[in-house]
Amino acid sequence: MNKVPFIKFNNGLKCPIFGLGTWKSNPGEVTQVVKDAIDIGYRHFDCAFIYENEKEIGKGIKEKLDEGVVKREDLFITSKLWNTKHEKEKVLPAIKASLKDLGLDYLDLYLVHWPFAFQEIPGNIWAKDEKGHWLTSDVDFTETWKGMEECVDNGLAKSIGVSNFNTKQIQAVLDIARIKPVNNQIECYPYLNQKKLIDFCHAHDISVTSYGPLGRPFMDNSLQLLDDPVLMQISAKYNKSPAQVALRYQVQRNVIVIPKTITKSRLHENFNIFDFNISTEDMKSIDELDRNKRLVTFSELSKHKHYPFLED
Ligand SMILES: NC(=O)C1=CN([C@@H]2O[C@H](COP(=O)(O)OP(=O)(O)OC[C@H]3O[C@@H](n4cnc5c(N)ncnc54)[C@H](OP(=O)(O)O)[C@@H]3O)[C@@H](O)[C@H]2O)C=CC1
Ligand SMILES: O=C1CO[C@H](CO)[C@@H](O)[C@@H]1O
Repeated sequence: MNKVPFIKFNNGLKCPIFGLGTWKSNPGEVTQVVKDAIDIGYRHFDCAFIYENEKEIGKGIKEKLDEGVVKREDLFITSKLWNTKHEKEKVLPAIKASLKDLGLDYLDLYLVHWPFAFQEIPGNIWAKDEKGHWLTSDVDFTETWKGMEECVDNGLAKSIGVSNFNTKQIQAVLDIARIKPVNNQIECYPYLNQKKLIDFCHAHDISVTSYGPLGRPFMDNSLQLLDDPVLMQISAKYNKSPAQVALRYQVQRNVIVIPKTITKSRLHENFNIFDFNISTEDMKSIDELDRNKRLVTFSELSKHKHYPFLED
């Protein structure tokens, strides 16, 4: 079995550099996917309240724990605080709800999913009005961070971090933090390589996780990373697939990577990236594919005071 290296967080916790994404993993399929993934050697699972499948993921984890295939301490489980729960007093109940669904006593990592907040309306977790407009709120993420720290104080999360935060927003958290964020999870793939933001995070001892590392091929988009001629040429050279090269690229930049798949052959394919090295020259060619092509934009929120994507 391939060995997945770890990234050491600023609090000493070790995080496998490779994990499984679960956004859009159908609740009816994801239990089996999680079990297959654990059998293959996956130990890191990226989850979120808003993915609406944490119960089914928890079921897969529980079956493998009960079978004795893995112990809880072998696993690294992330979840994320949804935007409707940014008020400080809502954070502990929110993590408890995710833990209950996942069937766990603690998370390894709990992230603030987005810097902007939504209004909490019962039965409307996506917080949209009847015209499809987001119902936003002005809660400041520094208030949210105080609630995140309580998750660590109470032993519910071993570490806490952020997601989709820009450099200024991370700095604002660092300025008030009693417990430093360990991680920023951001969209990152060769067409949006995020060099500046990654350099900033690494300089502050904050690890980075790449989401959408394959360029989200399910999105109807004219630029399909996995068909990129440069990536295809490089992958042929190493006898690997373009997906494997895109994933290996992140690992070699010390970026944690969490590709999503529900397809068993792809679970294997994506996992098999620890037996080759991309040369410095080829890493440079992949760097040069950058074209600032952001796929997750939330552009309707661009006027919100905490919208993160108007600067690095
Ligand atoms: N913090 C945040 O705001 C966000 C976090 N995330 C996290 O990051 C994870 C990964 O990002 P995601 O948006 O899912 O995008 P990815 O770039 O991981 O793409 C996933 C898609 O790629 C397909 N795929 C997987 N492996 C291969 C392969 N080897 N060859 C070809 N196609 C492949 C999957 O299909 P199939 O499943 O059918 O095999 C799926 O359609 C998410 O699942 C989620 O956990 C994602 C977005 C935002
Ligand atoms: O994690 C997520 C998955 O992707 C979605 C967008 O397509 C985001 O809303 C969300 O943050």
